[in-house]
Amino acid sequence: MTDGTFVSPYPVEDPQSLAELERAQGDLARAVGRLVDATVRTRQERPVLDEVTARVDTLVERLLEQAQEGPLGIETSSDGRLRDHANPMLGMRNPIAPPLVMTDDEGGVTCTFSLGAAYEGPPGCVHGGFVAAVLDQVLGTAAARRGVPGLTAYLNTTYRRPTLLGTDLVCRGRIDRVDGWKIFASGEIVDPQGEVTAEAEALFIVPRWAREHLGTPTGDAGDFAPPAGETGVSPTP
Ligand SMILES: CCCCCCCC(=O)SCCNC(=O)CCNC(=O)[C@H](O)C(C)(C)COP(=O)(O)OP(=O)(O)OC[C@H]1O[C@@H](n2cnc3c(N)ncnc32)[C@H](O)[C@@H]1OP(=O)(O)O
Repeated sequence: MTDGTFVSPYPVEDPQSLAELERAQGDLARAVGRLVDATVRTRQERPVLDEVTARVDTLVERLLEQAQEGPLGIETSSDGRLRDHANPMLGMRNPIAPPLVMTDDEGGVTCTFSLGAAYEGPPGCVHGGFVAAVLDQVLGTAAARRGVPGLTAYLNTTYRRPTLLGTDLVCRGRIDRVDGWKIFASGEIVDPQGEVTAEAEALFIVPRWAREHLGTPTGDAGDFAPPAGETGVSPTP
């Protein structure tokens, strides 16, 4: 959780090297994501498991030779880009991020995603906590894109039917109402057959300590302008 100190400037004197670094960070995250999936699904036995464990330990040591002490938080590069790279739902540096791919649509956002073996709850199905996490992120992103990047005050999730692993799922989030610093949102996850598997109603609130960074709130959703260049305050989920 941030205390309101958002900006950790990341210099962009050389945009090409930053792009290359980010590409490499993304490649690493995807490779480790495959490692997570393989770790869950492998049927290998000893001594292969012992050998792989030793090799992974060596790689961990290598990465930690140069690493940040605590969590990444929200970084802002000097070209104004928000760097939410650790986010477990969509962070480009986080191997457990599915990742969620968001697009803006009328009144909210739409996200397509598919989850594998590492997210299993009931056999063959997505764990309910991850179902809620997807809804939280998609509805929260819809709120942020309307210029009200609040923290989740509540997320009421209803599970209608199993959400299957390995299928192409769509999650939609929309803004229902804005009341000052409070933004009410709702959304659902839909399976390839068009059936709703889970739905949620949520309230996001911009906490008092963040309000001065966002200007004056207005009365309803339509009144909000999007944050300039996506550089507004964004919460650490
Ligand atoms: C792109 C980004 C996408 C992000 C998606 C993911 C988001 C997350 O997962 S965030 C992590 C989970 N959530 C948290 O950790 C939040 C923890 N709670 C808090 O920080 C605060 O309690 C918070 C932000 C909810 C409220 O902030 P605070 O500064 O205390 O607000 P406060 O001024 O007391 O209350 C504002 C209004 O909201 C109301 N309110 C506060 N909490 C709640 C609640 N839980 N339910 C209903 N109303 C509430 C108050 O009654 C008040 O109403 P009114 O203005 O009508 O009097």
